Amino acid sequence: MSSQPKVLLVVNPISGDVNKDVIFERVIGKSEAEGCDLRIYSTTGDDDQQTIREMVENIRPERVLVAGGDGTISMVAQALHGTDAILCIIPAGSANGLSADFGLSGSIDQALEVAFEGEVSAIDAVSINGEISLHLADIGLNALLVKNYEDSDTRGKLGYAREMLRTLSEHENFDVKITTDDEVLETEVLIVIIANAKKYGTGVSINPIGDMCDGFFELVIAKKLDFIETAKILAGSTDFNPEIMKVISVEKATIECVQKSAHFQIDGEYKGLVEKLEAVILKGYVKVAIPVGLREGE
Ligand SMILES: Nc1ncnc2c1ncn2[C@@H]1O[C@H](COP(=O)(O)OP(=O)(O)OP(=O)(O)O)[C@@H](O)[C@H]1O
Repeated sequence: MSSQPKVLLVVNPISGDVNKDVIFERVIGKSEAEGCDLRIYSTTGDDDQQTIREMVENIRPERVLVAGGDGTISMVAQALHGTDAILCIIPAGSANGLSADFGLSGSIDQALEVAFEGEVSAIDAVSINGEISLHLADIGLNALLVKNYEDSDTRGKLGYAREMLRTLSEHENFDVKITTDDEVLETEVLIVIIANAKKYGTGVSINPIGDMCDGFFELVIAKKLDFIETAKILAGSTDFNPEIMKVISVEKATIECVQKSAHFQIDGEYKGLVEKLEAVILKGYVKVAIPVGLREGE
């Protein structure tokens, strides 16, 4: 039996606009240099989570490197939950919001250095109506943008800008009742974000106190903004103005849409209209490799 440390590389062949050949080459080279036994799985879009779970149980890799977007990273995190394998992110999606929150700039060199020499931290997840969010979920304006972008046939910055304008003209504020252990809040909102992390993939910091390892998530409750400010936020050119947003740190919360249902997205994936969300923190959900010193620097 080989005593070499085992590494599994999971690659999503269709994510982002990234040449996966370069990733294959670099990971194979690094694994050889580190004396690791490398296995590779290319996702198919069908039952990947189950297949990866079975591979992890059979192979027992120390590390699972994931080259894909947020959707792939989240899927692999769910496959690794409850195992000792360390999730190592190689940013290769179109938005890469999760990677940005882990201090990964997008270069393969940095991602591989973190994967093999980084610190290991157990990050929380948020269970929302039974689904897993590692990053940011929301109801309202941004979820409608995610829907419009998914429905549109264009991609890239131009397509995003077009869908942003459409979203701004379609969106209407809505009323919510938010219940936490400490308070009940009834208010009109533009958006309610359930934030395990700090930033959207555009780089907009919406949750400055967000820490994926602290055992809490934040509710970021934003009220009506004017058109220009909203456009700037959606375009990623400004952060939320603290005067018009409320941030609450909680372990669990219920959000009810009072008069009409609201659009809902988890980690960049549109989930449909919802009337009620039950969110609860799942502490230390999965082990992740992060840059040395990242958490101390927060
Ligand atoms: N071989 C494949 N063929 C078609 N779809 C696939 C394949 N492998 C995975 N998928 C699909 O890819 C989606 C996940 O993509 P992912 O989020 O990783 O990338 P992205 O959308 O380009 O990036 P980002 O989330 O950063 O915008 C899932 O819906 C999954 O079903």
